[in-house]
Amino acid sequence: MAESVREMIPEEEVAKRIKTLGEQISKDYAGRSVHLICVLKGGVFFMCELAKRITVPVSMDFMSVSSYGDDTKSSGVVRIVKDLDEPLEGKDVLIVEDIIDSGRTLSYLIENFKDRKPKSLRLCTLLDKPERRIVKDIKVDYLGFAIPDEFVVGYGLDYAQKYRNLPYIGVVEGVE
Ligand SMILES: O=P(O)(O)OC[C@H]1O[C@H](OP(=O)(O)OP(=O)(O)O)[C@H](O)[C@@H]1O
Ligand SMILES: Nc1nc2[nH]cnc2c(=O)[nH]1
Repeated sequence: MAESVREMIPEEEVAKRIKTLGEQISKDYAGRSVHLICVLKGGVFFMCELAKRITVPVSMDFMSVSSYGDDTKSSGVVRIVKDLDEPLEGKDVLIVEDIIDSGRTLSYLIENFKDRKPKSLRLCTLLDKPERRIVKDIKVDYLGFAIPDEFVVGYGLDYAQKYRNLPYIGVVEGVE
């Protein structure tokens, strides 16, 4: 079977959900500013769209960690590829991720960020695969969609670096 992508969540539905998340975040952070941390590379599309829907002052920084490489299975070892440019001390920090799968990436990031003494630390993820969770105690403050255990692409998510630019969430078929 040739490699193809089946649509799971259409573009319009993703956009609608991000708008709602932006409104909720704006309400919760009213009177404050929010420091968004994008987890590269996957989180970049989601963070850009989300930031446009937030009405309180926003600042941004970028972190790159990797545990998957070009594989569909996590190596289990989280590696910092690029650290943040600015300190988190005293800031209301919101981590913006594309997906939580095993939870290893976020567990690592949350512990790492706590040591940097932010005023508050919350988590926003576009997708969550709860069935796959290995690290159980991760609190998701803002969630786009809970999805079944399938390897998804699009909206920043890749398969061997492909498909990040798809405007919808899809499932790769015809691969091992
Ligand atoms: O919950 P986990 O099992 O840790 O998986 C989630 C992580 O996996 C993906 O990153 P990846 O390492 O593929 O890097 P990328 O965003 O650069 O594609 C995704 O963007 C999350 O950061
Ligand atoms: N592209 C992609 N990366 C992931 N990292 C963890 N789970 C996934 C997934 O379903 N798709």
